[in-house]
Amino acid sequence: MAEESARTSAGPSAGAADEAPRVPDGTSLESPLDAARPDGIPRIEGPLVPTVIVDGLHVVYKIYGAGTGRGNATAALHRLVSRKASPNVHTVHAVKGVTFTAYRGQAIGIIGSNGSGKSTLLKAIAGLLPADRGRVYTDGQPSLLGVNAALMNDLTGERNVILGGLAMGMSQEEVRSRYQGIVDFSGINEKGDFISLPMRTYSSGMAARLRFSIAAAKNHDVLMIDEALATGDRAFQKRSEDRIRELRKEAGTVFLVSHNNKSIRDTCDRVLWLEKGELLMDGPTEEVVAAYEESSG
Ligand SMILES: Nc1ncnc2c1ncn2[C@@H]1O[C@H](COP(=O)(O)OP(=O)(O)OP(=O)(O)O)[C@@H](O)[C@H]1O
Repeated sequence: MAEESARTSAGPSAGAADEAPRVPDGTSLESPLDAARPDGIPRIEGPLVPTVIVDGLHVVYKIYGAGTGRGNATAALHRLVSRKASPNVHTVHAVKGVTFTAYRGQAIGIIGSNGSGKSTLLKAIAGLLPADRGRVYTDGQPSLLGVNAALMNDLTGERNVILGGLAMGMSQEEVRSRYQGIVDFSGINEKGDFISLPMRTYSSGMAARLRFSIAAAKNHDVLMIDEALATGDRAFQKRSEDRIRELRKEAGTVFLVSHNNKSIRDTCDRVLWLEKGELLMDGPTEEVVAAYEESSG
């Protein structure tokens, strides 16, 4: 049974900074900006404004029907009535007691080997997965850009740009005025009129580029990108990295999950290193990436 499960969205008027002088990782929000940060995280211009606070977060997946037992409807009904757990439930403890605070203006890379919990952590911050224990506080609604961006495969790229823009809260007018910019940014039409074809005819790289372009057209308080940069070609990667830098300047917080250490080095000023669901290291990019590279040989 979960001891505590909560995800709180603190609106701008209910900023955590007003209520709590310290965030869970121990950083004082009242500390002078030129004081050395205890965790060595680079200083940000202006006051420290927390955008995401993750406090002792645990995420556990439950996989039903695992194992060899086949079960049947009568047995399932019996378990439901007698409130007994299915013998075939398997659990995966994907995130284990992760605590950190992200601040406005930071671009934070999340690294770690396959299956270390990076995507799970992002999904929990976005509110797509419940916390088994611990809490996530966010200032506004974080936008997760990744595999699950809600685009429709049977619709053309053009319809998806419009749909995606509206889904992100743009007005029809805004979508119309930004449409060409989004298509140009994606580079989808560089080799022909692909934007008028259904998304199912796109390669996975093209689809990922379009998703990134739609999401990046809007300024987000908290933008989370899962591997988007790894799929594009070099020119697209460069455009994306420039856009991430711009988004940071516009005072948002960007999270980037990537296996591409160069992208992480080029865009992030802080890195979280996860291993087996635990936060192994949190600090300036070069320090953490170098330690990660050394450990992975
Ligand atoms: N939907 C799911 N149901 C059950 N277990 C899952 C699910 N998604 C992920 N897991 C498990 O949770 C753990 C963490 O997975 P996650 O995808 O978060 O890792 P990751 O660090 O993003 O991996 P990668 O670098 O390979 O993308 C893994 O053991 C994985 O098998």
